[in-house]
Amino acid sequence: MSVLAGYQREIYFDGLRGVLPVLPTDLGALERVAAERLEPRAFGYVAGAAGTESTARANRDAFERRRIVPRMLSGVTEPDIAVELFGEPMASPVLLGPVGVLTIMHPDGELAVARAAAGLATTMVLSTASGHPMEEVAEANAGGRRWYQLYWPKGRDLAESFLERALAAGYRTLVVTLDNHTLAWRPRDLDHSYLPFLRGVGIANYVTDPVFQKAIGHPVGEHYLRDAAMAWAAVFGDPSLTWDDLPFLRRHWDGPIVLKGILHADDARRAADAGMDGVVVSNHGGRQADGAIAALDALPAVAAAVGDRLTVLFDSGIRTGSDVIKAMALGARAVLLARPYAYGLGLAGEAGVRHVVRSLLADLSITMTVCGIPVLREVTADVLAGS
Ligand SMILES: Cc1cc2nc3c(=O)[nH]c(=O)nc-3n(C[C@H](O)[C@H](O)[C@H](O)COP(=O)(O)O)c2cc1C
Ligand SMILES: O=C(O)C(=O)c1ccccc1
Repeated sequence: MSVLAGYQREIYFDGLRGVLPVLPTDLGALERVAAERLEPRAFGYVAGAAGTESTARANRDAFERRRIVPRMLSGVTEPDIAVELFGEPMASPVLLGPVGVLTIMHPDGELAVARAAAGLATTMVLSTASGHPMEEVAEANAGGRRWYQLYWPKGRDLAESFLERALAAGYRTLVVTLDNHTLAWRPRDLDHSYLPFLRGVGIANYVTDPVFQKAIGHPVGEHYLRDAAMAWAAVFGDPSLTWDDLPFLRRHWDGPIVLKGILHADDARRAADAGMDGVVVSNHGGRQADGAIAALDALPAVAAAVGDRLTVLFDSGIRTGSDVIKAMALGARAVLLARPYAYGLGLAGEAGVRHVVRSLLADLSITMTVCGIPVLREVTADVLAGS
């Protein structure tokens, strides 16, 4: 690695020609720009969290509290950020996590994210609540690697249909989100009376689904969007699900299964006992249980409990390269990014998503070099102060 690396070099050399980066390179600052430029209700939906937003703040605070201790004369010239997940080599440990209703950020929504992800060799996790049908997103992601996130609906036949369609469209790993069967108390959206799906946004996978269409008794054209949105609200989540329901997933998914929203070591053990392949330690970015533990604070106990049996992934608060290092040092094998790329999309479409991912990966590699960390997948808590 020379003094300047990759995207960093590109940005400085563009600057010599008077060309500045499309968006801020500090992904925390991106939120401030998004607040100024995006439609206020749509911005509020993405930025917001549950209740007093104390868990969202705790997520960031947990990163702030951990400190890396850089090591000198480590001779790191080419930091290695590659990982392997479920037997598949991945160029980096950063996945684009599931974010629903991305069309409130940009009309191309998930299609733009899919194109950006394919071009950058990063993996996208497509939400069930996408604004474009999963088959079209898969086409936009041709040549890329993609995972599918299930919001497990009421009605086994609809869940089965989603899983069948996702497999047919080439999604390989299933992420089942457990922490949002019921939308939380989110004051920003309540005060705006703004829920995109009730206006028919983010329900593309439902309205294109034969099982869903049959349930509402007719195909869904524009004219019927209101009916469809109400039908969506009736089937979206199923709070009655328990650990006993998990075998259904295995019967209908031919690939790795990851449970998202795990915060307790006992829940992680139950996931392993149920034959799952991984967990995402996550509190949904503080959007569900306000007052919940910071996701990073939950990570060490989960990793200690199941790190040898399951692939432990992490999200909720990743904004910088050192955040990725900290999460991996505490036991994550890879991380998911959410709000920053949604802002990138809202502010500059596909180019904005590319900018966000390239910035984070450049920051990660450079931070490894300046901290003397040669191989990210081998990092341990030893790199953190107090360990
Ligand atoms: C606008 C928005 C929509 C989201 N939609 C989904 C979703 O459809 N499925 C899901 O599992 N998680 C969803 N999440 C949660 C994210 O995947 C992630 O867990 C969370 O945002 C934490 O990451 P962050 O701090 O990088 O934003 C959503 C988050 C946001 C901000
Ligand atoms: O807003 C969210 O956090 C979320 O997960 C969601 C739920 C339903 C539809 C779209 C997004």
